[in-house]
Amino acid sequence: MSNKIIVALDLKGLDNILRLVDTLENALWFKVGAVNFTAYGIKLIEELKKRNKKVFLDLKYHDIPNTTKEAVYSAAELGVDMLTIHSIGGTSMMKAAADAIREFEQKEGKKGPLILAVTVLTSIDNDALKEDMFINDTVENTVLKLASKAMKSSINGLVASAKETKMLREKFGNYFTIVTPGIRPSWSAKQDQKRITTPSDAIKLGSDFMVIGRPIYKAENPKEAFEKIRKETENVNPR
Ligand SMILES: O=c1ccn([C@@H]2O[C@H](COP(=O)(O)O)[C@@H](O)[C@H]2O)c(=O)[nH]1
Repeated sequence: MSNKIIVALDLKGLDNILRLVDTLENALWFKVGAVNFTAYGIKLIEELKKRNKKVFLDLKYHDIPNTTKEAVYSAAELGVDMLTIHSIGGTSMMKAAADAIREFEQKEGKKGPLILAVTVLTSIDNDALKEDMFINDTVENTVLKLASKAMKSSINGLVASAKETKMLREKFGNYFTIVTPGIRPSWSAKQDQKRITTPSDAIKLGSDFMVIGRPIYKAENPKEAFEKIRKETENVNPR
């Protein structure tokens, strides 16, 4: 069973998705996000939970604090294990998200999901940061600044590229659980991802979890692709 790989289920057809989940018997974590939640909603989460899988709900909430708080509370009620918000939504929004989990835990008497603050999307490089987001700074500095804001807002999870994990570990130690998409095994295509690393490098650099989608679900044999990554990374130790 792999505790480090989160398989992104960005494909169509509930039956197709569940067939993939059942094929990947050594996968524990699955990502439910905009593609499949919009189409199949709560039903997909229920099916994953029925199979004792861990659910990473990646809807990247980014709204006014009250709306974000209510959405995060509802996600906690669904029983997901981790969820995302956008750190660029600001400290009031992030604090409201953290409050939602605190209130959920007090009311329900059980642990709520871990909130991860998305820093800079892995499809963004320095040029796009400047041209499209009007941020006159490097991706690395922006990730660090957003991570500091997340920490000040009592958020203890981050989404970043594995290229930034070493720097994040140096600055914040093990305070954050760090989840890294933009993972590309040497045998797979880069596609729309800009800040990529191989699975082994991601672990060496300090990722707690890697999110991997197309290199697995678009592979001719997804089970073989998953197992190849799992075996490649199972004995890799962080530097
Ligand atoms: O910065 C981010 C945040 C989230 N993602 C999500 O991860 C997967 C990656 O899929 P691949 O097919 O392996 O590229 C996808 O669901 C994204 O929504 C990200 O890529 N970058």
